[in-house]
Amino acid sequence: MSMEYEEQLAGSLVDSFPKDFGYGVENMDMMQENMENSPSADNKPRILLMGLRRSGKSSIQKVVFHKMSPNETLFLESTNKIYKDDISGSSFVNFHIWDFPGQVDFFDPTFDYEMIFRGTGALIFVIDAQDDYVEALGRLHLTVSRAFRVNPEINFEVFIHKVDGLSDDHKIETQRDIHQRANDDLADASLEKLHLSFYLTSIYDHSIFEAFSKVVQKLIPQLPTLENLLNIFISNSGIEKAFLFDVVSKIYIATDSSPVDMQSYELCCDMIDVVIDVSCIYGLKDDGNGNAYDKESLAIIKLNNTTVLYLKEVTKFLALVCILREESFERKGLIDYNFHCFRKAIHEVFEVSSSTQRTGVAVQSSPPSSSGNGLSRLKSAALNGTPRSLV
Ligand SMILES: Nc1nc2c(ncn2[C@@H]2O[C@H](COP(=O)(O)OP(=O)(O)OP(=O)(O)O)[C@@H](O)[C@H]2O)c(=O)[nH]1
Repeated sequence: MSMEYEEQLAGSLVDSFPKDFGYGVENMDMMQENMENSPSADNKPRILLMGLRRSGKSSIQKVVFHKMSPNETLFLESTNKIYKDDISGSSFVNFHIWDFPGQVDFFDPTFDYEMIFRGTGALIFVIDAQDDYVEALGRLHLTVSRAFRVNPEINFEVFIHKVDGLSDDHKIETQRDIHQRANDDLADASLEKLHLSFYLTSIYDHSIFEAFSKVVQKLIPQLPTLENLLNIFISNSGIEKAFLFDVVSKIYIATDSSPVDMQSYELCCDMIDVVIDVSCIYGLKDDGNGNAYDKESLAIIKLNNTTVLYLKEVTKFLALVCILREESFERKGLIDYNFHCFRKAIHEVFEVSSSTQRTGVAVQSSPPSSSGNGLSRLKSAALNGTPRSLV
């Protein structure tokens, strides 16, 4: 990864990060005041990263959203403040991500946790799978049960983290054990309605990006519409798999409804890295101005197994990455025409969202029509798309 790319992509992040505020018993009033007056008091949902000390929360945030290499996280200092990370300036993922310090007594009576949970979309609880996790499970139960009582709409996500150190058998066994114990604790507290989702994650491979993708997708109201658009697009273009990527984070916002295999996802992530790196080295102006990713961004990579990877810009933050066979790529004209319709439809979906948000009109969503040619079907999908605000 070139330095230019990191600067380019991280430029606007750096300006907004860290918008942290002190935390600790002496800082609580100041923190609450900051939270109420801060932009997070707007409608953007929060994703909270919680868990015991050294479980890997800051590393996850830095690797996924700040392009930090996994090895560099070894030198991260323990977090002793809440880091509120607003990544919306440079990413489609328009959320605030709050990284909580592991050691704080979150349930200190002077601390208004209700206010925090009320505006929360997802709570990610990180458990270090290489450590004894009994204490973490107790903390998980306490955290999710309190949060659920305040806001039952929160998505509760458990990252069984650092699994790179475990054998495959050990991974499965750890996941089964944590799943069982966490749900037993909930059943004992009559909280069966509280649903926990579990993911095996590590910052040393793509599992953390894949898990974060799933967390973020649950918070995107337009997801069914995006999936429909992708299904129609690939079935009319002879494409095997398509991902709609947030370029900065490499989180996939949506994919068609065929199953995702990790290798395809990794291949597409690697393609994004290659494209942006090459673009930074050879695509910027002599004075270093310009963008590594813009309207012109497009790449075709032919692999030696008759597979073609095809990347095209969709919006300022999104790229479509497709996997297809060489013989299907012979009909590139058709693919490009369908892509043009797809792109237009995506823009319309989000235009409807933002105008709906401005006027406050609530429009019922409906699934796209299944008849008609590619263009009209895509258009109808877009116009019928879930016109709610993205975030
Ligand atoms: N093996 C392995 N180590 C990891 C992984 N993720 C994080 N770590 C390491 O775990 C240690 C702690 O990571 P942090 O991100 O600082 O943990 P934290 O939860 O933010 O800790 P506090 O700030 O004290 O709450 C660091 O040395 C990381 O390099 C992972 O996926 N695998």
